[in-house]
This record gives sequence, C-alpha cells and structure tokens, in this order.
Amino acid sequence: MSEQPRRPRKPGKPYRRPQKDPVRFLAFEALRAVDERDAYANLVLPPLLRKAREKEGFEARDAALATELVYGTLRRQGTYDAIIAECVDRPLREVDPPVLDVLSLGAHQLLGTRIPTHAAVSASVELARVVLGDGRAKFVNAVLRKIAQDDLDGWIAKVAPPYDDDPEDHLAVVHSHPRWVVSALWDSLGGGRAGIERLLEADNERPEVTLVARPGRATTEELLRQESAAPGRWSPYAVRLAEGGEPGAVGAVREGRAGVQDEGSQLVALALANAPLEGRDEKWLDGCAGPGGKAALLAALAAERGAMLLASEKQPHRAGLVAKALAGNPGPYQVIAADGTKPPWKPGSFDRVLMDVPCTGLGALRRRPEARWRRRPEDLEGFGPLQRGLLSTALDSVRVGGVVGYATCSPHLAETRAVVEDVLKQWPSAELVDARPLFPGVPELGEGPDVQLWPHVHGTDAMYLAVIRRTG
Ligand SMILES: C[S@@+](CC[C@H](N)C(=O)[O-])C[C@H]1O[C@@H](n2cnc3c(N)ncnc32)[C@H](O)[C@@H]1O
Repeated sequence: MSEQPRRPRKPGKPYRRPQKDPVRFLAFEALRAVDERDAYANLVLPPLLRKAREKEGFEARDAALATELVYGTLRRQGTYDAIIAECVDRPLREVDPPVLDVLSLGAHQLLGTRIPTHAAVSASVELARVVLGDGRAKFVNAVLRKIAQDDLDGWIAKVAPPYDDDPEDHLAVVHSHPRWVVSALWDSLGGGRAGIERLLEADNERPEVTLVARPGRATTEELLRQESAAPGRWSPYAVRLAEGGEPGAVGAVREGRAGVQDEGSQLVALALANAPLEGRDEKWLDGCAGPGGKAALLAALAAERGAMLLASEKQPHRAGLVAKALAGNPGPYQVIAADGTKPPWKPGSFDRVLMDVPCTGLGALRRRPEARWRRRPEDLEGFGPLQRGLLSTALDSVRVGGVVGYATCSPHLAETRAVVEDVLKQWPSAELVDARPLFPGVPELGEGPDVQLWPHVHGTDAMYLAVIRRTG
C-alpha cells in the first residue's frame, strides 16, 4: 500500500517583527505625554522633534507630518471619540488610554488627512504592535477597519445629534469642542449658527506664525526679507510667516529685536499705548507680564516716547522670561517678581497700566490643541476673584487721568465684561473709554466700548480689551 502523501502543512505566517515608524512613534509619544503628564503639545513636541532630527535623521516633511498628527488628533479628539465609541463594544473610559491614543491617531489619519486608507490602517496596526503588543494590535486593526468604512461627513451624520434637537451638542461633536465651551463662545459671540460655526472651524485651523518687529529695534522691512513672509493684517509691526516658516531662523528673533506674537496681542498692547491721556506720560506698568510678549512691545513703544516700563509678574521663573524678552530694550525698564494683588508700588504711580490677567485661554484654542479638553467650567470660579483683584490693583495703581487696559485671551463673558462691570461698580471714579478707535482699520469691532477680537473675523486669537480711565 502506497503511503498517502501527507497533506502539505498550511504554512503559518512567519513571525515578523513590528517595524517602528519613527513619525507615528513620535506622535504617539507626544500624545502619551499630553495625556499622562498633562504636558502641553507645543512644549513637548519641539524637543522630541529635535531629538528625532539628530538621532533618526528626521527631515522637514517628517516633522511636519508628526506635528500635524499630534495637533490634528488633539484638536479633533471630541469628534474622533464619538466615532471610536460607535466602533468599540465597551464604554470609552474602559479602553486603556494608550490604546485610545493609537486609535485616535489612526482615526485622524483615516478621516482627517489624505493618507490612503490602507496606509493609515497598516501604519496604525504596526504602531500598535510596537507600543501595545500583538494582541491589542488585532483590536486596533478591527476598530480601524470599521472606521475606514465611512468618511468624516458620513460618520458625523451618524454620531452627532441633529442640530434641531440640540444645537450645542451637535456643534460640540461636529467641531470637536466641549459642549460648555461651545455654549460660552456662543454667548459671547451672539448671532446665529453661521457665526459660531465659523468660529469653531477657525479654532480647528492651524494658526499662522506671526512676528512682531519691536519698534526701534527691528523693522517689518527687515522681517519681510524672509522667504514667504507677508505683512500683518492690522498691526504695523506684524509680519506673517507662511506655513513651515521657522521663527528661530530669523536673525532679529534670535537677537530679541523681534519676537513671535499673535497680532491680537500686538493690537492690545498698541491700543493701551495709544489710549488718549492728558498730561504726564512717563511711567507704564505691565502688571501680569510673564512671559513678556506684550511687555517687550510696550517697553519698545515706551522707549520711543521717553517713558519707562515696570514689568511685574508673580512667578519668579516667568519674571525671568520677561527679563529675557526685554533685554536690549533701548529705553528704561525694570522687571520685578511681585503679586499684583499685593503690589509693592505706591497707588497712583503710573500713567498707563496693562493687566493682561490669567484666564482660561479659551481665545487661544488654535494654539493649544489640548487646552479645550483640560479646562473645566469650575476654572472660572478660581480665576474670577483673581481677575477682579488684579483689575482693582490696576485702577489703584494708575494716576487720576491715567488709563488702564484690562485684557484676557478668553472671550468668556465671565472673564471679560462681568469682571469689568463688577469692578467698576466699586470704582465710581473710573469710566470705560471707547476702545474701538484704538484699533484703527480693524473691522467688525462690535458696539463697544470694549473690544473683542475673533479668530474667524480678524485671524487673531480671541483677545479682549477694555480701556478704563481713572477720573478721580
Ligand atoms: C495671560 S498671562 C500674561 C501674558 C503676557 N502679558 C504676555 O503678553 O506675554 C498672565 C500672567 O499673569 C501671571 N499672574 C498670575 N497671578 C498673578 C498675580 N497675582 N500677580 C501678577 N501676575 C500674576 C501669570 O503667571 C501669567 O504669567
């Protein structure tokens, strides 16, 4: 009897070591740091990218992709969470955070970039094999294949509640903002659906890098010699860098004669500097100066007028940053570390005072992709008394006839108008000045007397400024 040939054994797939893709791996590391250590993406990324450039030969396009993956994933986290929740069989809070990070990174590649589907899935599964192990990589594969069955619009139609049922919840999912933030922004912006949608969309865009040519120290002409630099929209000192523009490559920035500063911040400092004043104009105060962006512009403007700036900041290490930002200023200035609610200076000492108070930062969500998820409505309760205290100090510190600028990088009404109204009730000898003429050429400034800038209208952070004159 001839031996039956044995059925050939089905060859098992040979084990293949997972391949580490340095771009995805770096993006994952950054997301873990943001998640685990409450790190800020804009602080975590640069050193990781530097290391990757030196050790892994990262090129500019690798760095651009890694940055896009981290920022995009963080910005769109609310939308992606809603989609991932549809594709897993348990509540999201029961999915391990590192697994969720890999899934979110994969979802962003599938739904928020032009990376082809097969590449997005295979790169994410490979990343999962490296950082989570083969077992959990299978789970990642299964979830991402479900996500890949539709595009972003299709998913949003499935997971967002209809606008007519719950407008704020709908916008929260579609534009990836916490519901309370949608609500607060809408209260401040007013108007109908179109405006708030444009604002939320603008929050999800990558902001341009804007430079400031510090007057008397650098000129916009000098900065405009940079490749693909364009003049600012509103500030005479602003120059915008096209995407990929590296401020560190600009000599004037390295030398501190120019800096990186959103145009909204420049406009606020300029408005305070140009607010009409009768009589003496010699002593200026920036009472919340760290890290020193506005102080550097104010100090340069003060120097042009023969005035001096006192830049005060509570946190000593931030006061150090202010000192660095002001170094080389052509006119007199002083930097001190002091609590603005217990000022060491005498009342009525200053002609102009800026109080750019600590706030929720809801006006700068474009720059801090993780901030919207970290902030809580309760934070407002913490900031409220401090903001009122600092504005009171500002009014106490300015001489009769002098001007105070109360600024926030949040448009939340509890941090803007409510603070100003409350404090002015205690200060009958102070009056609001119409701030709008102090923003020459800037359109759509509302009904005044205060000014609220908006990313979708002005292309700036949502800076707020109220200008107040001490009358007695
Ligand atoms: C919005 S930031 C100011 C930004 C700054 N004006 C700029 O343009 O670079 C608010 C600053 O106020 C500081 N701060 C917080 N509490 C303070 C206090 N009680 N007195 C003075 N400064 C304080 C914070 O440390 C922070 O640096």
